[in-house]
Parts: sequence; structure tokens; C-alpha cells
Amino acid sequence: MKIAIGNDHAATALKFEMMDYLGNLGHELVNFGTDEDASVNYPDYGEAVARAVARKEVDCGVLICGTGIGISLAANKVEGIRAASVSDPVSARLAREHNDANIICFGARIVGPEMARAILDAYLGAEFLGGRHADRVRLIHEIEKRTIEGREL
Ligand SMILES: O=C(CO)[C@H](O)[C@H](O)[C@H](O)COP(=O)(O)O
Repeated sequence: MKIAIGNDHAATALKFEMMDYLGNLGHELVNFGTDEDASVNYPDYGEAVARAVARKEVDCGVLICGTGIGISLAANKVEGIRAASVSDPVSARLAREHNDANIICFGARIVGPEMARAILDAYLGAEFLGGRHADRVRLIHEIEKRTIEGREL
């Protein structure tokens, strides 16, 4: 798969570890994150990965900050993005199966490298189940459309 990856300063080391891991599995990585430990602002990196995913330049995205929360909040502001912040493999699998998450997020201050690998394995190994879940994902997108069209706050 072609995967966009991004991170802030809290997750630089874990990002490189996950790039090695995913690269060794044969995935193509596009690195949108900071490669430094100097303090940066996670919304910039969340947006960069989200835009690449929304434009279908990549198959999916991986975002890592300190908790996974801030960077997922930023990514979810981009139309068509469903970024799920998780801390365990079951949630990662269900984020794909039920929510068709196109970006998986986690926190370098929350999970270690082994859990991060398990999260990636679970997410990348799962498929969207469709059916009733597709109806719900469509309802999410309808909220987005109403907001974009300015009809509702
Ligand atoms: O966005 C976050 C919290 O949801 C991330 O954990 C950030 O990485 C964190 O806020 C960065 O914090 P720092 O004190 O500036 O390193």
C-alpha cells in the first residue's frame, strides 16, 4: 500500500520506527511529518496527511503525536477524512471494519513500539465491512456536507 505518515515532535522517533517496520513489510511510505525533535504544531502535519488521503494520492494515512488526539482532530477537519485515534489493536481493526477510517492515529506518549506495530497490523489487515456500517459512514458524510454548505453550525 502507499501510506502517508505524519507526526509532530512528540513522535519523531516512533515515526521512524514505524516507517522502518512498514517499509520492511513492502509498503511505500510518504513522509509528511517532522524529522526533528524541535517543537512544532501538530495541526500542520495532520492537515498534510489528511489532504494527501482526501486527494487519493495515497491509500491511507498514519498520524502520530503525543496522544494521537490533537493530530486526529486536525485531520478530521478535512473533507472526506475519517481519522481514528486508537490505543489498541481491537479499536484499530474496528476503526477500519465499522468506520472505514482512512487515517489511523495513535500517541507516542501512550503506546510503545510493540503496541504501535500491533495497531498498524490490525488496521492495515482489516477491511471495511460495508452494509449497515456504510449507512452510518454516509450519515457522517452528510453532516459534513451540511456543515460545508453552511446550512448548519
Ligand atoms: O495534540 C496532542 C495532545 O492531544 C499531542 O499529544 C501533542 O503531541 C502535544 O500536545 C504536544 O505537547 P508538547 O508539550 O508541546 O510537547
